[in-house]
Amino acid sequence: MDLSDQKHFTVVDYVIFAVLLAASMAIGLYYALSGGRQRTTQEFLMADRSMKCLPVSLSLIASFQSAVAIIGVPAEIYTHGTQYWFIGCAYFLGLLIPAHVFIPVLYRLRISSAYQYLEMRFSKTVRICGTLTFIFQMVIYMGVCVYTPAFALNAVTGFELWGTVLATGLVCTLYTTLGGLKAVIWTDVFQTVVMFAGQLAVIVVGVLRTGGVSEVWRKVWEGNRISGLDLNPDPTERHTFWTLGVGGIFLMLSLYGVNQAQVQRYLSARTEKEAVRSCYMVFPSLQLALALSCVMGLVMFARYCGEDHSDKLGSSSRDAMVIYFVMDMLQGLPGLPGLFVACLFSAALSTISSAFNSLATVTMEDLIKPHFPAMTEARATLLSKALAMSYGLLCLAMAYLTHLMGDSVLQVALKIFGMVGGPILGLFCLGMFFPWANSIGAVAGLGAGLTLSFWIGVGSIVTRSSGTRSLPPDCRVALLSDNTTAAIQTALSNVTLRSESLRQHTLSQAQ
Ligand SMILES: CC(C)(CO)[C@@H](O)C(=O)NCCC(=O)O
Ligand code: NA
Repeated sequence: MDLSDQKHFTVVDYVIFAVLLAASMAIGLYYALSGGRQRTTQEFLMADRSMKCLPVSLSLIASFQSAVAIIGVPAEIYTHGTQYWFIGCAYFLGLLIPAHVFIPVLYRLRISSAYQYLEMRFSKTVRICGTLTFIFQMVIYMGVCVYTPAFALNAVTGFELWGTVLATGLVCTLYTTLGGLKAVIWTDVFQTVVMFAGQLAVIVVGVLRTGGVSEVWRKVWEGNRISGLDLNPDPTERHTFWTLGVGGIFLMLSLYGVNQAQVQRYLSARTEKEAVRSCYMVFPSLQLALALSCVMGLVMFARYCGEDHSDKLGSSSRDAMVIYFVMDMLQGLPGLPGLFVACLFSAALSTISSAFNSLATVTMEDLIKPHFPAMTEARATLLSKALAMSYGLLCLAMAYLTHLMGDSVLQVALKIFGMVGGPILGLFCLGMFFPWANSIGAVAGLGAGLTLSFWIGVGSIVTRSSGTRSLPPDCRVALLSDNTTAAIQTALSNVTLRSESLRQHTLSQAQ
């Protein structure tokens, strides 16, 4: 099997992908032309504070569930077993604490940006430091989010890389700029449904093609992929119950407690009760999202039994292998490959739209408005739209930067969350739980936190010591036809040819 046999899309697939983009655009247009027609910042940035809990909760999941999770989690499970699934334990406290600590504080202040809290509690300086840190975090993250699905698809199917990046970036910029937060939230709802549908399709077809549930179970069991509770207290150990179930709580708090993208959604709810309820409703959907991506990794394992060509190719190739698996499964079923592509891009669009809108909000509320108190509402709204659009265009530049890196996408995203989100969470906690803390202490703490986390994070990137030890599979060759192996090899060697950074990584590993 060579590249001429590579996975192709039928017309139906392209139509489904186009429908996703068109429907998202249509929702943007609808909210540009209905309601208050996006003439106030209250509507454009806060959705008139009129949202109900169901759309808010689906939108909350969508914000930080991107193609990174759709591709990265199965790749993680495939390579390292189900230990990562224990992060689901962190969802209990990771959502209860935001619902009963952070939401009440932030909602009752009637603010628009979470960083306004920091000025009320500490000072202007602390607020600006918080805002700038957030901008830094989201700008890097959105680059990863828009690049990931385009790269993985391109590697396996030859889907035009930069054309896809441009199309998603521009469509998202347009509907975000036109329809404001209402459009962002309602596209999130639609895109979350598409996301679940796509993952479910892969799993159902994958299980059927691999010989049924019991056969999948037998293979992952024999292949040593079901991980028990790992209680090793060593923090440098790759994924244990402590790092996932306990460390994950802090990850969840930084995302669901104090991240502006989420805080803005809580604030857009029409009552505090709806905001709390939406946070509760995130729990089952987030568990479902986690389960779907973990099961997908297991089905993939049952199919290929840990065949691992990525040692030669660098870690990202496992991400590409997930796409390869999906295309392998769904081939010959018209529309399903397209549904999965739509699933990937739904996940990406719903994340970058949240990023554009929240970045426009903090830039407007924290950096611009305080200096121009007399600015008219019309002007402020126009400026907010210009900001949303500018961040959309910046996202494309960041995608190019991501292109130059070469780590597993899940690790990159989690590192950004930890390195930048952690110190911001610390800042808010200092304000809320330590009444004697002052502004100087807050800035010093944020600075020290960022320095320490960058030392650790950048250090681990530079030395590449993120412990990429993979589990030895037991059922290696027996289940693979030579054809499949050859096809994977072709697909994966294709990946190296296309990616400069991967090739460099390969060289550095070989030395
Ligand atoms: C945010 C969590 C940890 C919640 O499970 C998960 O969705 C995740 O690992 N996301 C990775 C980042 C992303 O999907 O963009
Ligand atoms: Na998303």
